[in-house]
Amino acid sequence: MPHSAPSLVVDSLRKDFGPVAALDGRMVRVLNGVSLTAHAGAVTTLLGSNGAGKSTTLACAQGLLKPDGGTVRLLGQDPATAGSPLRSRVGVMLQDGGLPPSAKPLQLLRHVAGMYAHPAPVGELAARLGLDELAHTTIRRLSGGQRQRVALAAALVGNPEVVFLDEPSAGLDPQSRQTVFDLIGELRSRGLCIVLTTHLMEDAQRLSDYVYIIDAGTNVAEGTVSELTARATSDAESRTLAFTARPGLAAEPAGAGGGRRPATPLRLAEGTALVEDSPGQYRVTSLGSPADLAAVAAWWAANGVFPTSIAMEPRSLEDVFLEIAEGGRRG
Ligand SMILES: Nc1ncnc2c1ncn2[C@@H]1O[C@H](COP(=O)(O)OP(=O)(O)OP(=O)(O)O)[C@@H](O)[C@H]1O
Repeated sequence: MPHSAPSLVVDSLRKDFGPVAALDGRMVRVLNGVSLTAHAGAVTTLLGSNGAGKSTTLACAQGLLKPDGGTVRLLGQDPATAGSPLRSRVGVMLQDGGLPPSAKPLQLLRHVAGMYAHPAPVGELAARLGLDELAHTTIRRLSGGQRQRVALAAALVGNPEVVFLDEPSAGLDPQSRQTVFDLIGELRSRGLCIVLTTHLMEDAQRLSDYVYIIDAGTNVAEGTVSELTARATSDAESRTLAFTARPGLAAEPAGAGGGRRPATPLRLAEGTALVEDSPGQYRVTSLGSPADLAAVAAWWAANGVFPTSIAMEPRSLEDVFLEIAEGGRRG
């Protein structure tokens, strides 16, 4: 992480909503101590499942919602009380767009650009996001993905120092998604502080310099993607061995005349399983110890199997996330 002062510091944020009729008029605590720090020139991601509190955290960080506890410093100021000089340095892309339905994309972008002292070149930004083709279509008639790109352009047109992107890839087709990802990468190299939310592990893994995993309104883990995926599990239950060998090895051992199926069964610890994902592509899941690896190697030897490739599969952010969620449920 850079050594310069962080662009955003959120500390021990609390937010209550309500009173909620379904809860007999009680308040519901949606954020219970969320903290995060985001720097210029980096993508900081809030990752969590639906309802975890990501959008509420962003809304407090932007100054759209007043927290019930904790503090927010955005570019050194409290966004809830700072005026337009701070807002002009910040770009916001809301999850549901918040775009005026009867405006046309370029018309809207020119209008928004006019509010800023140093806007980005509208034509260039629109072309970059494929919006120039939509010049004569009203926002109401755009697809969800097209609206998403307009919302992103509107967040960027003021040339912000900090940009908040709530689920920036939601509803995008693969090509638009790649365009948005490339643009986020460029903004990052230009030194913007990018704070985004997603519930998609793949997006978090591809885009983020630093990830905060939040669940039920609290931080549950944080780190770079590689730090998070390297986290040792307490019970080491998620190691996976992938190998390539002749097809049919996952079938029951062969009886007399059983052809190429293995004659000797693979004996693994309980919970460990051999899966043939596609012909000849295998995974042994949930290896608990090196002894399980030795058992697999002995089974290969007993059946005359010489794999053409062997690899321990790297853990994904999804593995880490599922493990944390599972740990939380176990209490
Ligand atoms: N105005 C409100 N009144 C009551 N509850 C609310 C309000 N706004 C949000 N919530 C609740 O707060 C919780 C967190 O919502 P939030 O939108 O921050 O989650 P999220 O992590 O962004 O989820 P998603 O990925 O679905 O957008 C949810 O349970 C939501 O129902």
